[in-house]
Amino acid sequence: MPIVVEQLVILRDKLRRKAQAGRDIFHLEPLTLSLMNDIIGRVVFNAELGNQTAGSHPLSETMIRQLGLKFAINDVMDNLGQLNPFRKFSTWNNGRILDNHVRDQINKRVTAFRSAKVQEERDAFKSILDQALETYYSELGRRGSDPVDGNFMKMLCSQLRLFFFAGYDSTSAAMVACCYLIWKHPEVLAKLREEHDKVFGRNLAACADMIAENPAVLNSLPYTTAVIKETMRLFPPASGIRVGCADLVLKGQDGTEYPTEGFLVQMNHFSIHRNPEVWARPREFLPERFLVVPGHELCPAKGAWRIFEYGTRNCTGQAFVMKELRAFLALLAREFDFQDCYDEVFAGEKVDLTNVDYEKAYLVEAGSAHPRGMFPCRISLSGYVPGELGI
Ligand code: HEM
Repeated sequence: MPIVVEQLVILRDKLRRKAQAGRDIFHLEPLTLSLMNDIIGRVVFNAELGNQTAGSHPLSETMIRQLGLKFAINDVMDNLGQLNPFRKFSTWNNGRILDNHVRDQINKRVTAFRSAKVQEERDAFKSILDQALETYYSELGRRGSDPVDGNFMKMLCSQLRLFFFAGYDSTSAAMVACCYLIWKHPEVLAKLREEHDKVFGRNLAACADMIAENPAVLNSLPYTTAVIKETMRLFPPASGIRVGCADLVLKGQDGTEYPTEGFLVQMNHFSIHRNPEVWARPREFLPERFLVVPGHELCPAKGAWRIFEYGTRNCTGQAFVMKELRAFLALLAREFDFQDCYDEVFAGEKVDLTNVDYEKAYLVEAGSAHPRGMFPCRISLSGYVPGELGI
């Protein structure tokens, strides 16, 4: 968590400068993407990518470009584009460049792993890559001076690519959705701030250190957790998919059987999370539904909230994500006010919103599902704690 807090403080300071500078519209999403790239760069590679401070890192840039290319090439609305050999080549070529960046990171950590200096680092913090190397080099008969085997390198490279992508994009989308929904619901914002006062005290400046020194404090935020869950219920950044097979026959509530052999089965979180058969008042933003006791009309049906999916392939990062999002809200919710500017930015736009529950920040596919338009907004200092932070 200290790494997360360190990066969140950089974001908070940037937002503070924006809030103090005036009321210009800006897009929040590029800032949360940079934040999450920097956090996940440390968590996955133990690398300081510096997107927030020094500008876009080539690894982050190539990853983001790869997502764009992949989604363009898979765009079902663009059949002709899919036949374009140049696109296929660009995707392959960019994928190759991405692999090279990942390999560079691996090689750096292999070198560090072998040096005496890293022994101290190892005790302090182990990235996912560091742990993989430690396991690899601890295998019987392998010496620290051995080069990394080609097959292992290939496998490690693709696993780390997955971790890097999974670790930044969806969390960034969830952060943006939180800012959109919470500030649209003043009653929710008020309760959230009240909980933060209770847990962290009224000294905003102390909050970051409190979390970095004692991350367990984030477990004392039930209302904040409910707000995050409710946000992701309505704005799910991901979903799940499985290959069907002969012995997997799904059964509907009315008893109808659905064989899956020869099909891919998608757990579509957007539809499941808004299904009136399993959620009371499904279109309303009601964090309380995650706090009521079983039997209450708002209590979610078992298995209805599937944001990280269930079973052996569920999300590896879920506990981490929930901590990151709690820390994000704890650091920002009391200091700032966000105001979404969709109506100004998309003024005069003729779009049929009936298929997206009339939601102007509807989700679009861009790696994970993101609120559209990169969240155009204004920010101001809330003045919630008078006398704090020069307010
Ligand atoms: C809001 C943020 C996130 C959401 C909504 C999310 C959601 C999901 C979902 C739905 C899956 C598919 C699970 C399945 O098919 O059963 C998944 C898989 C995965 N997630 Fe996340 N995730 C998030 C953040 C993260 C983070 C931060 C990490 C890593 C640090 C991560 C690592 C992974 C990995 C490695 C898998 C593949 C697991 C496997 O195939 O065994 N995720 N995630």
